[in-house]
Amino acid sequence: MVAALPPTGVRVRVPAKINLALKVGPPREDGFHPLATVFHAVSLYDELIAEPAPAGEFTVEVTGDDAELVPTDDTNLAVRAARRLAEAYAPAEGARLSIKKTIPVAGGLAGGSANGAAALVACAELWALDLEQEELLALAAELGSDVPFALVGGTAIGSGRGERLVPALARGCYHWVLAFSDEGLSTPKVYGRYDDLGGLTAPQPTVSDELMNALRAGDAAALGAALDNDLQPAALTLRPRLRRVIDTGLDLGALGAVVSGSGPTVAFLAGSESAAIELSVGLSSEGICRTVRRAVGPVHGARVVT
Ligand SMILES: C[C@@](CO)(OP(=O)(O)O)[C@H](O)COP(=O)(O)OP(=O)(O)OC[C@H]1O[C@@H](n2ccc(N)nc2=O)[C@H](O)[C@@H]1O
Ligand SMILES: Nc1ncnc2c1ncn2[C@@H]1O[C@H](COP(=O)(O)OP(=O)(O)O)[C@@H](O)[C@H]1O
Repeated sequence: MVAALPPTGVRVRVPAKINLALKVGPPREDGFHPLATVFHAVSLYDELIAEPAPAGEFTVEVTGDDAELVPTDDTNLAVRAARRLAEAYAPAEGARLSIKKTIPVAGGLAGGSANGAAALVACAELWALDLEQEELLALAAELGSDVPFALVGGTAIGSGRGERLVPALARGCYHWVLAFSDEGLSTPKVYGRYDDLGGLTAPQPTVSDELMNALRAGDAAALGAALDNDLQPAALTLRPRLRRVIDTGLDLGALGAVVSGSGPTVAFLAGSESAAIELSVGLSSEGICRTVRRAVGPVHGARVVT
């Protein structure tokens, strides 16, 4: 059941992302890695409510899955986002934020970035700021590489450090099964392991034609075969038991499997809703992951809900 919205509050729903492809170049001078990635928003949502507070006051309360792992001080990405928005456009405002987590923390699903994007959208509405999407996107990019995508959603190609987006030509609705792990993985640690493994692709990474053609055609079988993540070997060396999760899902008939982003969530593509149900039941009964969830994609980015 959805909790009643406070009369003065704004509620925003924001999706998790998976990376259908993640091609990583050698680190730049600022330490970030140049990327060519295909982001895909899936129907696994966090919810954020913003309520008015006195000027300069920003607080956050977090409930739901993994809530105890989320900081509630000024390092919370939603607080940082609200503060930054106020600094830029609404210095006389503050906000009381509440987040209900469903996206696992440090799961490679960009839950923190999603909360940052949700705070931008919620506070812009709460403070009646009439901003262009471009203005929100610029603030989002300052907050983190994955935050702009959480604003737009859908399926999009990311470049730069992931913050530069163009919509992908994509057709169809895809059925995903997501296998969550007991414990998250740190994004900087996985990039660090990637560097240590020395598996650098070309300085200008690119997404394969196979994957882009599969999306254009809406061909799930071809997409399953083309899923591709350069960070996957690094995530697997840090968390070797993910190998068994991947192999089990493929044995159970998934069209493809990929570690999402820096992991440890594994995304399996199924050919239909019934195949996804069968796959999720099979994976759950193996008892090798914390939770198994079904989701569809693409879905839209952070939106106010009434
Ligand atoms: C790996 C990806 C793939 O989408 O997602 P997650 O697995 O975190 O969800 C992203 O690149 C994560 O983006 P995000 O989590 O927003 O990263 P940021 O806050 O900008 O950066 C956190 C740290 O990750 C590393 N980093 C991030 C992005 C990038 N292109 N190169 C990097 O090397 C840097 O060490 C940086 O200090
Ligand atoms: N609102 C937030 N929700 C989740 N994590 C947050 C939030 N704000 C800051 N963090 C921090 O960001 C880290 C990365 O979390 P998350 O974005 O869920 O994972 P990932 O980068 O793997 O996609 C967490 O370990 C947590 O300390």
